[in-house]
Amino acid sequence: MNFEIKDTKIRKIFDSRGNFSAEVTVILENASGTASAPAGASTGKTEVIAYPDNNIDNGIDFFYRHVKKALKGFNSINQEGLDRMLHEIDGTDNFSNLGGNIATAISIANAKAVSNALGIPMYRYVGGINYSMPRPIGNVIGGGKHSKNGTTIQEFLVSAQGKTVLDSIYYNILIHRRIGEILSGMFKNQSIGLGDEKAWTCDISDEDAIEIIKNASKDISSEYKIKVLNGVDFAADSFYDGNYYIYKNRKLTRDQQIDYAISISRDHGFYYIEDPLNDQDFDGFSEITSKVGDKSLIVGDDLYTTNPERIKKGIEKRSTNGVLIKVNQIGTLSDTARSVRIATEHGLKTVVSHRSGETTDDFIAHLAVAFGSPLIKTGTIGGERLAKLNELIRIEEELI
Ligand SMILES: C=C(OP(=O)(O)O)C(=O)O
Ligand SMILES: [Mg+2]
Repeated sequence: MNFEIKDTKIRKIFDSRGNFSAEVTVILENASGTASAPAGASTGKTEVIAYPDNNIDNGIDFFYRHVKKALKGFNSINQEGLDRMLHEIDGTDNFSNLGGNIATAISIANAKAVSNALGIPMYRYVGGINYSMPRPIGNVIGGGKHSKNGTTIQEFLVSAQGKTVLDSIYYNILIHRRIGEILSGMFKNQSIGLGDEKAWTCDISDEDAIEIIKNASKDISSEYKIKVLNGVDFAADSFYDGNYYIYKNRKLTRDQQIDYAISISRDHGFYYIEDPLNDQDFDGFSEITSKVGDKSLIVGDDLYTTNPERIKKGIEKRSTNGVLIKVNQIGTLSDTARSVRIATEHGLKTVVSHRSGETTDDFIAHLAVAFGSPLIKTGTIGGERLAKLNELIRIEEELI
């Protein structure tokens, strides 16, 4: 079988916010792979650059001038070599010439092309024999940078622990629906909206949201006799002004914010707590993890930006017991796999995640299975979210 790259194509498509996204097709002799990159809104400061000067055309221009020719004839089986070459051609440490989103699309399209050539699903090609089915965790009430006038905390999340992925997705959807009913009751004769990730968003406080999500989860949990985990993604860096955490209705000092995160676990029983502090406060994260890490998953997203060096620092400091994984924060599949390996070897749980701006590409479903992540964070409804969730259902069918 010939695994030489014959040609590559790049095009602009649109993401769920109607913004341009880069899509790449890698063509081999008998197969091809196509992938596109998502886009964040509450991006971490240490992520790679999505597009040079924030302009997708500049990245595409760089691709035509420097990358396309180098990829021709490259052995696509050598994923690490290909990803290394992308770094070398880009020549910066944050993909600011090519753009991390274009690097992501090339890297994933290549892995898909090889999987297709081998006739195996991508999760098997990437994960070998160590794959497992994650449970979905989805945003049901949102705010922060994903909507206007929503909660200060960016995401209120649920993860129904059904027997199957299909059941779990369905119960998450039912909780989303139940919350819609509760909010409609609160805002009579007014429309309530959906944020970027299709979570409900309206003018309520974070405390209201906590009560609503607890009640809706309890309703579905007792009706269907299933366990439901609750969670939050504070995305705290996005409302930290350098001294205080600025909420809609109050401002908290660092110590108060730490106590608040702890109380979300202890008093409200939330299992999942992402980015409770700003992205420099590794020690503050450690304090939270040491107090409630035995019963809650404390996850670093903006803290780590899927960066192996930052994850190593978090491991040394015992900052978290979980790591969010987003390929376009670091720019290639190999770098992402390295982060997952480091985290997993040190007992940290990985959570593969969508971005707030998504395409209908479903590759994160395959990665969550390949990496053995216990959770995949990819919303509850909305076509671009369901693209991943529905792919998980198909994968589950193969694995049963
Ligand atoms: C998905 C998230 O948001 P964004 O894609 O905007 O970074 C997140 O913060 O976890
Ligand atoms: Mg986050």
